[in-house]
Order: sequence, then structure tokens, then C-alpha cells
Amino acid sequence: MDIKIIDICKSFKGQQVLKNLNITLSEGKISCIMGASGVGKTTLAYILMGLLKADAGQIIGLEGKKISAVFQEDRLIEHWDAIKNINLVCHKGVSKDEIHNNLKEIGLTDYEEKAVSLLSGGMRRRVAIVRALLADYDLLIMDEPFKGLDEKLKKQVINYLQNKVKGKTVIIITHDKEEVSMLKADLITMKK
Ligand SMILES: Nc1ncnc2c1ncn2[C@@H]1O[C@H](COP(=O)(O)OP(=O)(O)OP(=O)(O)O)[C@@H](O)[C@H]1O
Repeated sequence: MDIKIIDICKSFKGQQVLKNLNITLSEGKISCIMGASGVGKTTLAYILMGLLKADAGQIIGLEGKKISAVFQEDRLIEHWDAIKNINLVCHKGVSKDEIHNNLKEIGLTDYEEKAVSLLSGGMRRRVAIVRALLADYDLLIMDEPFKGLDEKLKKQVINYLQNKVKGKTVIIITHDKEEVSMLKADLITMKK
């Protein structure tokens, strides 16, 4: 079932951020959401995740859907290593070998037995991405997931993502049109 965002409104202390927003997100496809800074992309992501409540409007098609997320921040447990961070949210039946293999697939090495606080920004981002993808989910929401990755790594991570999310509904917030075409995603542009 597609996700239908209907007439969603959201204000913060009298400042209206979302005004009668209407968007349809196709089931089983990748949709990229673009729009100027401050237009309310993250606010919409939080409403979809149930972390913020809309002031008005409705969302159809989320019922019973399990959501996995890559937030704008990595949100890792800093003193834990990558495997332990990922293992915490993995769906049952994912072995440590499988986690290692996933990390290897996106070029992550030299992370073992190190607190994630000691890893580079691009390494941490990839840990957050693998964590989201190995969780049990129907809907994946990613807020600027490729931030901090160089061009080569970005391509590698996008290939990995495309293979992993086949048939799932994915929402990716981005500022980069090239990412949209690499992902062969539907493009949704949010305007003030
Ligand atoms: N919890 C909050 N309290 C008050 N204002 C907020 C809150 N969250 C967001 N805002 C405001 O809502 C507006 C939209 O923010 P949001 O983060 O959703 O934008 P965005 O489109 O994701 O921007 P960016 O591309 O820069 O990440 C901004 O003006 C922001 O200051």
C-alpha cells in the first residue's frame, strides 16, 4: 500500500513549517525528497516515524509498518564498537559474520574492537547505514545518509543499498540530484 500524506500541517511556536503538505510515496520504491534547507524535510521524517505529531492532516498506509531509520545524526552508542551497535537492532538470525560481511561490502575495515567514537565521520555513517538495513523493517527512512562519504564510497554504498532494499519502501532525504539519478528514485520536491 502506498503511503499517502494528506494535508499535513506543522508549526513550531507559531512558525508554520508544513502547510497542507500532500505527498504520495510509492510502495516498494525508493522516493527521494529534496527541498531547500528549512523547508521541513526532517520534520516530515519525524512525523512519519511518530516522533513528532502533526497539527492537522492525516497519513494513510503506515498502519502495521515497521520503520527503520538513518537519522541526520549517526545516533550510535559511542563507547560500543560497530558490531555491538549493529547487533543491538538487528533482526533475529543475523550472525556476526553477516554483519562483518555487510561492513566489508561497503569498504569498512579497521573498525573491530574500537569504540565508534574513534572512527571517522564516513566510517560512522556506514555503521549507521548497515544498522538500519539489518533491522527488521517495511519502511526505511534515511535523512541525508551519504553525508560525509567521498564520491567513490557513495557509489559503493548506493550499490549496496539498491541490492538490499529491493521491494521495500524507502524514503531518502537528500540535497544531491546526482544521488536521485544513481538511485533511480522517484523525486519529490518540497517547496515553501
Ligand atoms: N523541535 C523544533 N522546535 C522548533 N523549531 C523547529 C523544530 N524542529 C524544526 N524546527 C524548525 O522547522 C524548520 C524546518 O526544519 P527541518 O529540520 O524540518 O528542515 P529541513 O528541510 O530538514 O532542513 P535541512 O535541509 O537544513 O536539514 C526550521 O525552521 C527549524 O528551525
